[in-house]
Order: sequence, then structure tokens, then C-alpha cells
Amino acid sequence: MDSHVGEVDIFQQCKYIHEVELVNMKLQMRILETHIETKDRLLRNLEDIIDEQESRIANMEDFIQGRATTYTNRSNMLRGISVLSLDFGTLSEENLRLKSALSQLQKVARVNEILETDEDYESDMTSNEDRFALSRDSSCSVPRSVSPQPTGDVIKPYPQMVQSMREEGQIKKLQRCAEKLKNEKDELRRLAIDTKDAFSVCMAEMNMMLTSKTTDFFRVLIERYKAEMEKRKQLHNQLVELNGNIRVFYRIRPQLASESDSQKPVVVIDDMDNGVVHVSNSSGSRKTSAGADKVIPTDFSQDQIFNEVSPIITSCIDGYNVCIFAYGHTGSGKTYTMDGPVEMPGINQRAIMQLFETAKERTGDIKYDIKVAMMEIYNEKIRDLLNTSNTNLAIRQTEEGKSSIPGLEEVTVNSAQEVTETLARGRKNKSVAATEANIESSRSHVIVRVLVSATNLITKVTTVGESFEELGSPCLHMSFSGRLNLVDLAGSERVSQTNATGQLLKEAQAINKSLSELGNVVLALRQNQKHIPFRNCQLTRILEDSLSEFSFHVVSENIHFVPDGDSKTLVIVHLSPDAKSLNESISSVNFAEKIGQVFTKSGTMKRESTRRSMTGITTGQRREIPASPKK
Ligand SMILES: Nc1ncnc2c1ncn2[C@@H]1O[C@H](COP(=O)(O)OP(=O)(O)OP(=O)(O)O)[C@@H](O)[C@H]1O
Repeated sequence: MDSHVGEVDIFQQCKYIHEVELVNMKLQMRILETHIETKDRLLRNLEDIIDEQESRIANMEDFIQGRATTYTNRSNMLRGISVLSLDFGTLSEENLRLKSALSQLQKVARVNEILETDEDYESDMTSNEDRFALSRDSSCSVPRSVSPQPTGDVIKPYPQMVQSMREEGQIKKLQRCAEKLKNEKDELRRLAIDTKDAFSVCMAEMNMMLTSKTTDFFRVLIERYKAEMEKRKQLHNQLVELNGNIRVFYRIRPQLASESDSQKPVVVIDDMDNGVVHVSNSSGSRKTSAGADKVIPTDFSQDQIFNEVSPIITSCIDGYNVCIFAYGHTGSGKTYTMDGPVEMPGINQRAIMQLFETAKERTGDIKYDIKVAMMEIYNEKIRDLLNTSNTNLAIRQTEEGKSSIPGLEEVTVNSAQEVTETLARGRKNKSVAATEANIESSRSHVIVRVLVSATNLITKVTTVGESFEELGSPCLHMSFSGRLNLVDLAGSERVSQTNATGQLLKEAQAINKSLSELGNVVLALRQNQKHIPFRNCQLTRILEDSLSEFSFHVVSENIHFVPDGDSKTLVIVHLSPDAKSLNESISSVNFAEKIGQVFTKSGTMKRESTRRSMTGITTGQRREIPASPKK
């Protein structure tokens, strides 16, 4: 039954197609006939016109030649022309109509062509139906009879059928497209995943390569940088020796429990250069110090600090005059470094003990004597800390031009116990007061002076100035002495910062003046100035011998040996990491930079040749000067 219905459908559709083609042919026939008819009419009219013209010409000839008196046939000619133009009008209307029908048919034919070329779209049969449907839509004057409607229940109405067939075709096509697109999308997704994986692997490899290359590169750079830094340090040391053997260390103390540890420390050591510190506040402004000789980190123990300074102390036993200053604002840790708590003694006690040890090692024919004196300079007055009755000692000039403090008690110490007791006695007598910044602030400069003298036990001669080992056999009958000054300076705080009044204000002013004079003296020494302003305050007057270059003499029976520049000075500048001390820390860094400057133009080879290194090895010759009468 179904196949029968299908056949009927096909038959019906073929019939429609033939009818359409018939209509087409008829239409074309009609167009041709109309053309021929019109052309015939035109020809006829043209013949009439030609006849008219010929008779007109003949008439004109007659008239010209005088055979006729009037010109005739003119009206006939006009009539012919009007008939002709009427025909033309009719003809053009007809032509337009035919032209429009023809263009519609051409359009149908064109659509069919296009549909036929789309192999996936429709079969020949449906394209014919389409053609038919389109021709039905067109405005061509095809008779209505040529578009029969299919009849019967089994056959769908023609437009619906066409529509459904077209939709089915389109849906299939769309489904195929969708399938294809889906496949492509899956393929693309797989490709994207693969590419991503490959990219990750590539990136990881590149990262590893870059990291290792960069690490190597940085390692090489850092090594080079460190080597350069080392070289710079060596050069700096040479210049320091040429310029008066003044060294500058920084010590940054840890944050105290009373200070807010939520704040970042304002003073930090440069990662790349252990001679540089950065002082910065939370707003980012910062000061970077010029290179000092060393920065002692916060976590260094008292023992470790002493290891850093012990070479300079040992050189005292070799006859050098050594000065170690603790500089810094109040509460920055100066007393902690120099004196220290009982359980963790500072440089003072350790230095004297080391001198003992070294003296013991060298004992043979030589007997070393170690004496300790302690004094403080309070409001420009010198007070003896080991004899409290000496409250205002004076500085005198000896005949050799050396300064001495007559009456200053010097205690000979023979054991560690005696050293500890002597230092404790002096500490007890110090002038301290509670300030806003430190409840136990030192209000004076405290000087612990250690005198080392050596006596030849065979000759019983005590000589000041040079060690036996270095003087050699002609001088074996001599002894020597060296002097070590350990100075805990008073706090360098600015007067405005402490809110000091009355006595405290007076103290602060005296402290500041003497600190500034000390800075000037050290700077003048550094610059090898002719005039060194030792005389401007008690502090620099007391230390004149120890700081000046012609600081001690080697004496024999007839000859004085005067080594140039045999003093060594170390300034330990103390810094607090506390934000409240920022300005004070910056001014301490400024002080360190001032005294730490190295001047290249002034050092002479002569001075270098007579100087010894930190370990005390003499590098040059001594010059001889006429002996002065021995006291
Ligand atoms: N390296 C350190 N480790 C632990 N505590 C320290 C250190 N340095 C200083 N302090 C502590 O900081 C406080 C202030 O130190 P210190 O008295 O030494 O300061 P100062 O600079 O001598 O002050 P001033 O000039 O007022 O005498 C003390 O309580 C001390 O114990």
C-alpha cells in the first residue's frame, strides 16, 4: 500500500513538472509570436511611411520644377508618423510585460540551477518541485490552470509537502554539520589539552633552566662581589694605616623587652657588605652608612665581640698605645659592650685578662706589670673612680711633652680576681642618673686605663716603648710599656630629645661638647692636619698621648727611638634598632662617617714604613734622634 502511494506521488510530481515545462514552452511561443506580430506591424507601418515619403518627395520635385503649385501629402505623412509612434508605444508596453515574464522564468531557472548543484540538499525531484513552487510565487502571467493541486487523503498538500521535505533536508544537513562541528570541537579540545600539557612541561623545563642559570650567574656575581669587597677592605685597611690607624665598627644591640617588638628594626646590616648599615623609618626614608670596617650583628655574644677586638688589644703588649671608644646615644649599649653584666663581662675585663695571658706566655727574663686606673670626666672635671677623694684631678705636661695626671690611683693587678674587684670598685663610683631614655644612664665619660710595663729581670732596667723581641739583641737590657685606654663615652643624645633641664641639661651640654671635640680630633688626625685640637676639652687632653702619633719612646742609654704613629684607635659606634632612636642612630652614623673618612692624599711612605700591622709586626726602620736627659 505504501509503495503504491509512493508511486502515485512520483507520478503526480512528474506530471506537475511536465505541465510546468509545457507552460514554459507555451509562454516562449507566445513571446515569439507576439514579437513576430509586432515586427510585422512595424514593417507595415514603415512601408506606409516609406510610401508617404516617396509621394512627398515626388510632390516636392514637382513643386520645385513648377509642375505643381502647392505642396501636398504633408498631412498624410504626419498621420503615418503618429500611427507609428502609437504602435511603438503599444509595442513597448507589450515588450515590458513579456520582459518581466521572461525575467521571472529566468529567475526560476537560476534557482533550479543553484539547487541542483547542492548535492547534499535535494534530489532532482524535489528541486523540480521547488522550481515549480518558486514559479508559483512569481508574478509571471502563467495561467492558473498549469498549477494543479494534488488530491486524495494519502497525498499531502503540495506546499506542505515541499516545506517538510525541505525542512527534513535542512535538518539532516544541520545535524551533519553539528556532528562535524562537535567532532572538530572535541579534536580542538584534545589539541588544547595536549598543547597545555606540552606548554607546562616546556615552562617547567625553562624555569628549571633559568633558575639554575640565574643561580649560577648570581653565585658567580656574589663571589666576584665578595672578592671585590675583600680587596676593597684590604685597600681600606692600608689606607686606614696610612691615615692614623683609626678603625670604626658598628654594633647594633638587640631590641629590648620594653621596646615594641611589633615594629621592624630601623637599623639593619647590608646583606652584601658587612661594613654597611641601613637606617630607615617606616615611611621608607633611609640613610645608608659609608663602609665601616665591620658591623657587629645583633646576635653576637660578648665573647664574639671580644674576638673581633682582641688583635688590637694584643698590640698593646707589643708597645702600642691603644684606644677603644664606645660611642652612641643613651641606651644604645655602650656600657654593656665595655663593662657588661657580671655574668657576661664586656671588653674591659676581657682585655685585662688577655693581657695577663699574653704576659704569662711571654714570661722568661721579662717581668710584666699591669696596672689599672679608672677615672671619669664629669662636667669637665676628672674624678678618680678608684679613689673617691680625688674629685678634681689636673692634667700636667711632662718635660718630654707627655701628659700625665698626678695623683691618679693606679692599682697593680696580679690575678683575674683582682681585675674583677678593681673594675667593680670603680663602677660603683660612677656618676649615673635616670634619664628619659635610660634608667641608669652614664652621665660621664668613663676611662679604664691599663698600663703594661716590662722589666728585664737580668738588667733590672725598665724602659718604655718597645718589646724585646722586636728590638733585637742590642736592646735586650730594655723593657717597654704600652697603654690601653678603654673609654665608655657618655650618651650622645641631643639635648632637645632628652627634655633635660637644670643639672641634667648642664651635663648634656658638657657631654655633647666633649664628643664633638673628640670627633674633631679624630678627624684632624685622619687628615694629618698640622694642628690637632687636643686642648679643647678634658677628654681629648687625657687621650692626647694615646691618640697622637709620637706617643711613646724607646729609651736606651744614649739613644731614643721614636716610632711614628704607633697608636691604634677603635671606635665602636652603637646603634639601637628601636624606632624611637631613629634620629639618634642617624646622627651616630654621621659621626662614624666623619671620623671614618679615609684621606688618600695625606699618607706618606715614611709613615707606612714605620707602622706595624694589627698583629704587631714591625715593617720598617726606626729613625734615631739625639737622646734627651733621662728622668
Ligand atoms: N648587646 C646587648 N644585648 C642585650 N642587652 C643589651 C645589649 N646592649 C645593651 N643592652 C641593654 O640595653 C640597656 C641599655 O644599655 P646600656 O646601659 O649599655 O646603654 P648605654 O649606651 O651605656 O646608655 P647610657 O649612655 O645612657 O649610659 C641595658 O639594659 C642593657 O642591658
